[in-house]
Amino acid sequence: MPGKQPSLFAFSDANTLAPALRSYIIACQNAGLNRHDVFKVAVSGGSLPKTLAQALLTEPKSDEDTIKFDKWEIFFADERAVPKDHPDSNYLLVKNDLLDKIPSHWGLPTVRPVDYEQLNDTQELADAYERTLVASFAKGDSVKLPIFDLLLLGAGPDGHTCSLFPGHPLLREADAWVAPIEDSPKPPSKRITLTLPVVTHAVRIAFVATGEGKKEIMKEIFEAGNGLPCALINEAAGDRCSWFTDEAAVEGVQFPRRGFL
Ligand SMILES: O=C(O)[C@H](O)[C@@H](O)[C@H](O)[C@H](O)COP(=O)(O)O
Repeated sequence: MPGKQPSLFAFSDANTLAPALRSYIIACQNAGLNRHDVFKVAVSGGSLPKTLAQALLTEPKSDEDTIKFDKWEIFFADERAVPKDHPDSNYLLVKNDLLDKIPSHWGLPTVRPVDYEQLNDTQELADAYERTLVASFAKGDSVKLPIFDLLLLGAGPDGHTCSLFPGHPLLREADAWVAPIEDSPKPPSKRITLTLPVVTHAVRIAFVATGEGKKEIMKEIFEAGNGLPCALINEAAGDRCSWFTDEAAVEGVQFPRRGFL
C-alpha cells in the first residue's frame, strides 16, 4: 500500500473498543468545531449504530470527554429506498439505537435524513440528498466536494462499504456526491450512497468491523486489496483512515496493528 498507511486498531472486545472509538470521535468533533463550529459526520447502517450507542451514550468523565451533540450535523452515508419507519431503513436504525437515547439535557443533534417523498425514483432520491449536502456544504466554484469531518462506516463481508459494492460501475462515479443503486447485492436492492470521491475526501474515515465473520475479508482488504471498496478507501485516504476492530476480525491478518493512545 503506497503512501501513509491506515491505522489498524484491534481490541479484545466491544467493551474496550467502545471507549477508544469514543475518544477518537471526540478528537474529530473538537477538530471540526475548531474549524467551523459544527461537526459534520455521516454514519452508515448495519451493526455500526449499536457500537456507536455503546461508545457515545455513556456519561462524560470530564469536560474533555464531552460529546457536544447540539453541534453535530448527522448525515447518512447510505440509505435504503424504503419509508423512514420501515425496518430496513438506516434512519430508523440510527434513530432507535442512538438518537432516541440521547438525553435531551446533553443537547440534540441536527439530523439530515433523505427525502422520503422521493422513494419511487432512486435517481431523484439521490439528487434530493445531494441538494441537502449542497445546502450544508455550499457546493460551488470553490467547493467541488463536500468535506465531512468524519465518516463512520461498516465493512461488509464482501468488502463493500456504504452502498459501494465490489466491481460495481458506481465505483467509477466521479461527479455526483450522492448516487443511486438499483441492483445492490445486499438487500434491499434500491438504495442511495455517498460516492467514492466524497468518502475519500473526508477529513477522517473510521471503519468499525468486528467478529470472526469479518476475518477473511479483512485479510483480503489489508493484504491483497483487489480493488475492494474498503481497500480503495484505505489506498486513497491512507493515514486519514482508521479501523476499529476486535481480535476475532483480524486474527492472522498480516498488517501492523497500532496501539491506541
Ligand atoms: O446500509 C447498509 O447496508 C450499510 O450501510 C452497509 O454498508 C453496512 O455498513 C455494511 O454492510 C456492514 O454491515 P455490518 O456492520 O452489519 O456487518
